[in-house]
Amino acid sequence: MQSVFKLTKYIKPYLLFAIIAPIMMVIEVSMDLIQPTIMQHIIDNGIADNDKPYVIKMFIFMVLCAVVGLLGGVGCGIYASKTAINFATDIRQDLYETITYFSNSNKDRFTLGKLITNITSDVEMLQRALLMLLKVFVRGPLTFIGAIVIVFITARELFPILLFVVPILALAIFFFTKLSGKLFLKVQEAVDGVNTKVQENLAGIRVIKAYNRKKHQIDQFTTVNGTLMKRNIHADQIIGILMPLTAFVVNIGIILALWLGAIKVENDTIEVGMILAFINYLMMIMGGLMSSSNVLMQIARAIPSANRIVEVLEEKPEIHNISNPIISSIKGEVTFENVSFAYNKNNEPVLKNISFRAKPGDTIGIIGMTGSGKSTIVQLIPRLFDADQGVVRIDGKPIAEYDLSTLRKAIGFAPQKATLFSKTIEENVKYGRDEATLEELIEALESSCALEFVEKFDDKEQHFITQGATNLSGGQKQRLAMARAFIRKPAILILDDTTSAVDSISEKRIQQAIANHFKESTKFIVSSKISSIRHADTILVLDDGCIVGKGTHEQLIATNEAYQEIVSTQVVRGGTLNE
Ligand SMILES: Nc1ncnc2c1ncn2[C@@H]1O[C@H](COP(=O)(O)OP(=O)(O)OP(=O)(O)O)[C@@H](O)[C@H]1O
Repeated sequence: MQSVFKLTKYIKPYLLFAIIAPIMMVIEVSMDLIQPTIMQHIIDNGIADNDKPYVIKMFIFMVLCAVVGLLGGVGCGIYASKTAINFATDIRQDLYETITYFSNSNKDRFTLGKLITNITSDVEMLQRALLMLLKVFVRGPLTFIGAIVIVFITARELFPILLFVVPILALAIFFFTKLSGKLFLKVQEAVDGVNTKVQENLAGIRVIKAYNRKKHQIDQFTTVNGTLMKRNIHADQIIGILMPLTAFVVNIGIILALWLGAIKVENDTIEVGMILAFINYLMMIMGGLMSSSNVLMQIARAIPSANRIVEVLEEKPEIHNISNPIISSIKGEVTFENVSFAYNKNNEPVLKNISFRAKPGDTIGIIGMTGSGKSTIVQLIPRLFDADQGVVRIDGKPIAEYDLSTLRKAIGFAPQKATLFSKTIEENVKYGRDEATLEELIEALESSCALEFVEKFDDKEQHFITQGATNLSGGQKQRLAMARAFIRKPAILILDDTTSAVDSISEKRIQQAIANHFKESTKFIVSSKISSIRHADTILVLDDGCIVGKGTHEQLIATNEAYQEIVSTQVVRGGTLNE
């Protein structure tokens, strides 16, 4: 429930709408409540006394009340929708922004499916709850209390029936409302499961096809979908008992009213119109309670959603700015001093005591076996993760002292997995620097050897990249990802295994372009191929998170066993040193 209160701040900007809506509803309900009493007067005074002018007068009054009620209802609907839709839109926006600022470790705590459910159906659930709250919540209790009060004033002879009916109805509604919160939390968790499966299957569609695992994936989806179905049916069936149960109790109330009413009419204690009005008010009481319970149930369903939303909104990005961070420009000297790092703090570190220094303009090659920690080293430079021990310095200052956006602006990072967006080639490359000119775009494409294939498209750099860049080859994706890093003209350029799918001739041309255009940048080239790093000023040889060799190609080939082994395996396997 605390989460719900935390989210009320999103209503504040629309508070006026949120106040007008229930006021309009009060008008509608008041008009509804008057109707049975007018009817009672028409029957008992007008029709019984054959007083036609009185009947017509009361009839006009009844129509007027209905029109005013209608206006109130329409107005309430308009303002309630405005409040609920704006409220939900703002929460959705904040969720998206929060997730965008998540550090990698924050992301690891939530599944993608859960985050998608959060932004879509959890927010939708809150929107519906608020809409119902504003539209119906005032109506429910007001109708309920109003009808009881009017019965007490105008039909006191039949009032004892309410003492029997109302507590049973209230108890049933309380019980079912409580239960529905628990049931719908389970439903929402099952929705997470479905979203996660869909997202995973769509992202891995090619692997699924290549391994002929379509049936396996469909079976897995059937399982999560089945769980969702079962939980939905279970929740709906249980909640579905409430309506017939209340109708049953009300029907008993009506029978009692007719029985007691008949005795009292016979005794001349009451008139027939009072019985009809009482039955009407009894229906209103049931309607009021039912609509209150619907709102309460919607709120009960929304509470788990609110908890899940607040959990994401309150997740603090683990990597953030210190107060008064450094915003001065970066030259590009990078120093690692005894850096150790573990993804899982309970496990052995994946980087152990790493130390090296790169001067501005240097090229640092990082080579080693799969899983030796190469990508992890370079990910510490833009602070995708923070070191657990030791310090990473840039221009002599600890990296954590830099303003994050100043730091990241100085870095051109092409990650191992070339991620492109469903936009044009131009938009994807300029993602590196929005204000880049067409000449700079062409230059970046040329340096990464992407221009040659881009020019073959009819629409050249306006060619649209599909979601997941499925309309490009692996090498083409890598070249565009490099172009995106190049266009930044960064002080620090990081290429994490970005030429693994690039042919050796193109790779040589890319190396040449980097040497020509990025003389002043500090360059980090991660690769498992000797050919990619052999011209580096310093090569770091990594083994199981430790630096086991440091030097130029010539120094290492002469003295370092691990490096010699890598070289020999690449030559023996038919690899090339690409002189
Ligand atoms: N996000 C992560 N969470 C947990 N462990 C991780 C994560 N990323 C990498 N690791 C682990 O850290 C170790 C080093 O991984 P890293 O990606 O740095 O190796 P690498 O040398 O770049 O490997 P490759 O040549 O295959 O790209 C591996 O054991 C890997 O399983």
